Amino acid sequence: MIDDKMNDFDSSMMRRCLELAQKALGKTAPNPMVGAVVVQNGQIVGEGYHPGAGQPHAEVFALRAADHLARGATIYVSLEPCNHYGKTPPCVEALIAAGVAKVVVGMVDPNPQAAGGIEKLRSAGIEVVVGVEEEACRQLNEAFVHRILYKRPFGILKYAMTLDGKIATSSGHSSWITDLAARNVVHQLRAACDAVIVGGNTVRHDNPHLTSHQVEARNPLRVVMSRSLELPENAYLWETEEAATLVLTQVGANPDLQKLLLRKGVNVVELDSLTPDKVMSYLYDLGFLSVLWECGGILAANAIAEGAVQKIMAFIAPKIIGGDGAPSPVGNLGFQQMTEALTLERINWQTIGPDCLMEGYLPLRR
Ligand SMILES: Nc1c(N[C@@H]2O[C@H](COP(=O)(O)O)[C@@H](O)[C@H]2O)[nH]c(=O)[nH]c1=O
Ligand SMILES: [Zn+2]
Repeated sequence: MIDDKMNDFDSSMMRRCLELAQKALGKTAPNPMVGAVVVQNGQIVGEGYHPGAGQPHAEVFALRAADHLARGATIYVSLEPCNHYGKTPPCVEALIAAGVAKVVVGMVDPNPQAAGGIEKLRSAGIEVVVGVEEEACRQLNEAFVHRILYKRPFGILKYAMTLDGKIATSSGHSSWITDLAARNVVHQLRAACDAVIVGGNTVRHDNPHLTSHQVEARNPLRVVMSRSLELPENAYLWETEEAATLVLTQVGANPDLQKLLLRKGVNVVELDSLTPDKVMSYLYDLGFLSVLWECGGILAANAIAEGAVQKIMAFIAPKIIGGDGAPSPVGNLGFQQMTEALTLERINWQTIGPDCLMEGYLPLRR
């Protein structure tokens, strides 16, 4: 009974850490989102979260807020305290110096450079409990974990399709498939991601903004992949200033358009070969955690085939448009047999207004 109460209390404190961590949603790359809470005699006496790379870690803010009340206290932190000199000094040293009696950790840090904090704390005589609300902690930082393990940003493929599996009519008309509520969810998703990628076709046909459309919300970097650089001179992506745009192309493509884009403040980078994996590698080097693929079916199929997509978010509208030539969200994967189908794992369904959102993860393949 007492144990159950303690577990409930620990869980609720860790949930509070996750709530705090999320205040920096979309702002921490390449770092994780982390929250910390200092508890003395069952009362919260200090809270903190990590606001972004280069700034102090969550534990440091929580200790500062708790001040002298940190001595003998328990600190809850959603990620193992770091044990390294990175952009900031090791949190384990700050915890030891503050005299905390106990540290409750949500999940072990997958980053080998920062790991070892738990052992260091224990050898300093501090009690450490590991794994409270671990699943929720891992979920919040799924992109960070993926980045560390695979040296690539976490890829999300998002699309909106009709009930009969089309992303546009056969004449190419696609505004709007889903209702406003679902589109708002997409805008929030953009604010949480570091980059949004489309191909040249999407720019030519849809002329999208790819912003979060929210006052004060941050915007992802808008990335266009185009081999030919046969792109319109006046697309919204280069005529609107609320978000930066990066055009990735191949060596030597359309020098005139390159010059024009550069004049408009668009960054143009020529890669040796313009493939989804090369693009993800480039975005990894920029320090990105999560990348949203909002492209058409051909690029989506290539991105899936190259392992650049980990998670699918499919918005499904209760509409039927028919049309043999109407495009579908994923192009040719070369599969012939039903047994070859990629079957999503850990799926979740929810309704958003009249539409449905199905989320799930592609089976791990690398
Ligand atoms: N606790 C915690 C982190 N813990 C660890 O520190 C690493 C970044 O170190 P640094 O370069 O010094 O900021 C990060 O990759 C993660 O492994 N990081 C964070 O950004 N925030 C935090 O609250
Ligand atoms: Zn730290």
